[in-house]
Formats: sequence, structure tokens, C-alpha cells
Amino acid sequence: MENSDLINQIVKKEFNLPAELLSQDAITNAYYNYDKISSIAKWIEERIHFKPRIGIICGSGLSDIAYLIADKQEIQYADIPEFPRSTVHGHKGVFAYGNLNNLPVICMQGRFHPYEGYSTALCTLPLKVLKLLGVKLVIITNAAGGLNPSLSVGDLMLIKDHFSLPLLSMQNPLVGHNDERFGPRFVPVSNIYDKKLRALMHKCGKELNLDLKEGVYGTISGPSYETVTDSLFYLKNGADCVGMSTSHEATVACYCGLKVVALSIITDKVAIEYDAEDGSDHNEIVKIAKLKAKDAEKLVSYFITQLGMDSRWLE
Ligand SMILES: O=P(O)(O)O[C@H]1O[C@H](CO)[C@@H](O)[C@H]1O
Ligand code: HPA
Repeated sequence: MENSDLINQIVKKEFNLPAELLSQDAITNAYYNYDKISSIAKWIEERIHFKPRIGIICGSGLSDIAYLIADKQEIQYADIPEFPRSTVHGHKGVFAYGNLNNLPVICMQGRFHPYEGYSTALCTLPLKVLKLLGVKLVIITNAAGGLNPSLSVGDLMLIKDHFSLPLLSMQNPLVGHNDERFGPRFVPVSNIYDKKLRALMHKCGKELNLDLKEGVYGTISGPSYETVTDSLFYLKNGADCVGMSTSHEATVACYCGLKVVALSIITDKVAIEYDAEDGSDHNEIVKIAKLKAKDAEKLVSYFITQLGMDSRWLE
């Protein structure tokens, strides 16, 4: 059977309507239903023989976080049936797994972005897979452009909230039929970035002598960067930095009952004055993220050690 016939058949069964009449997120969620995602998780489980408790998503240029894993093993996304592929420079497309400071961790070296052509539901499919693998907490990282003049290139920023026009305007991964086995239809999101985990992260930052900032992450859909007016709009509405990921991932993690902590590396300063020079360049962003990744790695590693000291964090 042709793939499009199959998709139409699945959608028709769920909605009794042709797929053409539905949003991409609704179609994705119909296709990647609970059974399909369970079979992806089972495929991975059978190969890794390992129950991860912590998931890490590596942002652009931040794949080396995975090298913190002592006995690291890998699965390529390309080998996993019906799993998307990474297409962006700085995103390898690999699940790395093993023990990190004695805690079982699975690390996504590469995420999926809506601008690659994936629906937000597809971009966040891995969070549902992580949930079924046994993950309780996710550490999301990203490279972001600094909007707030108090942020400098190289700063580490703990995310306390997000502001996302795409999420507010129907690019929401939870659109479509809901399966309560993952989470509820309507999801409260005012405390996605757990306050206690943020306090723990700040404690870690202090003990490591790192200058850890805190702020709001703004999401645009990309792949074009933001105009000056876009940036001013985000800044005026509370965002301190801007990127093209994270918010939809954190939303799905929260929906699935996973605890979320998220970190941005400020890789560039976004222009907030008209006619200023435009410094946004992805190769440069990846280069800066790699250069500055050491502090993020130290922080993540120490944070995981702290998580290991109290089993309640990973309940
Ligand atoms: O958010 P991550 O994946 O770190 O990457 C950031 O870098 C890319 C833009 O240069 C965008 O994908 C943006 O979201
Ligand atoms: O300046 C930026 N804008 C959007 N996304 C980004 N990701 C890294 N830097 C940026």
C-alpha cells in the first residue's frame, strides 16, 4: 500500500475525514499513535537493555555533552524504524546512552526543528519515546541569540519560562486527538520549568563558580532569523533570548509528566536597533556553542550528581 493511502486510512479511521482536511500536527498524532510510539520504544529497548531515567537534548553544537557518559553506546536515528532524521549542521542524529555519574542517561545528539519540514508533533515524538523508555526528567539545551542587552555571547542562561508565537498560533504539537496514556487534553503550562530544579541548578552553578543567568526563551519558527521588529516585539514581551526549538519540546515533556530543566548558551547577540549589522550565522553559532560548551557540560554533569543524591528527583 502507498504511504499516502495508509495515512489516509489511519486518519479516516480516527476522524472519518480525508487527511487533506486536517492540520499536519493532527495527522502526525494520528499516525504516531500510542501503539506506534510504543513499538519504536520497544525497538530501542530491545537493543539498549537499559532503563534511562534522565534524557538530555543537545542543542546546536552541544553534542559533546554525550561524552560525559562513561560507558557510552549509540543508536543512530537512521536505524530506528519510522524515526525522523536530523538534517541540520551541529545535530548528529544519534541516541547516546550509558551511565553519567552513576545515573542512567539517554542523550539526543540532535533534535528536530519545525523549519526542517517536520510538524511540531513530529519534532516532539522523541519526548514521548523517552517517556515510554522510563525517563523521568529531561535536560533540554539549545544555542540561542541574546535579546536582553544584559546577556553576552558565551553566557549560560537557565530558562525560567518561554514565549512562543508558533505555539500560540496552532503550531502546537498537542493538536489532534489526545491519548490520555501520554497526558491530558488540556495541559497547564505555567510551571513547565520546575522551580525546585531551577533552584538546584543555581546551587550547582554557584558551587562551580559559574555565572548562571536566568531568563525567558523566545521561540520563532525559523529558518530565517528575526527582523529587528520581531526581536523588539519578543524583547518587549519578556523574552531574553531567541531560538527555534525547546518550547514545543518542553510543552510535550510537561504534557507527558516529565520534569523539565532547560539551558541556553548565548551564541550571538540579536540586532535590536534598525540598520545594525546582522551577526546571525549558523556556522558561527555552532562554532561558538562548541567553544563555550565546557561550562554547560560541567554544569550538567554536576547537576546530575546532585540529582543522584536524592531519589525523589527522579520519581
Ligand atoms: O535550538 P538549537 O537546536 O540549539 O539550534 C539553534 O540554532 C539554529 C539557528 O542557528 C536553530 O536551529 C536554533 O534553534
Ligand atoms: O539569533 C538567533 N535567532 C534565532 N535562533 C538562534 N539560534 C541561535 N541564535 C539564534
